Amino acid sequence: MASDLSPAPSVAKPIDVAVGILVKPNGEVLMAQRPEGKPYAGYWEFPGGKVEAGEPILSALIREFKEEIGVEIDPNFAEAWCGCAYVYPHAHVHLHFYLCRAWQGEPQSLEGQQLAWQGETLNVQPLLPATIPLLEWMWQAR
Ligand SMILES: Nc1nc2c([nH]c(=O)n2[C@@H]2O[C@H](COP(=O)(O)OP(=O)(O)OP(=O)(O)O)[C@@H](O)[C@H]2O)c(=O)[nH]1
Ligand SMILES: [Mg+2]
Repeated sequence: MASDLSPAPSVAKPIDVAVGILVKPNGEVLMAQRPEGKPYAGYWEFPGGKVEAGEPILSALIREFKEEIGVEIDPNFAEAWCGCAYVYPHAHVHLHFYLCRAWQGEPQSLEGQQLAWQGETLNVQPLLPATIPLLEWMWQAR
């Protein structure tokens, strides 16, 4: 009998994700804890989410920041920084990271998630696995 060699759906179809790193003038960055009910609940990440079909990535970033933390990102101060791919059991993601140095509004927990401004010595754990390797470069780029 022939075996089925087709990849799992999560591997076959990568999902684009827009991720934003808010950087304060003192260099601290905003992290959020994934709320209950989402994959990897309790893990810390940078805010952001899935890009919708046909949606420009920067538009997705702006939309996700309004939805998740009530912050209006200024696109003129959002710098496309780096990208990476990661295969989770639940999804294959393409992460598009932006460094954001100007925004309007104070971050609010609109999804019941914990928020924390972090300096180079992080005091939040655990972090999403795909995000960990980028942190060292992020401290240099911020
Ligand atoms: N926001 C964000 N997502 C990340 C990071 N690192 C990382 O692997 N991801 C992955 O990218 C995907 C982001 O999806 P999400 O769950 O935030 O999507 P979303 O906000 O649109 O949520 P929803 O599906 O409930 O609408 C998840 O699979 C998550 O594990 C990160 O630093 N920030
Ligand atoms: Mg999200």
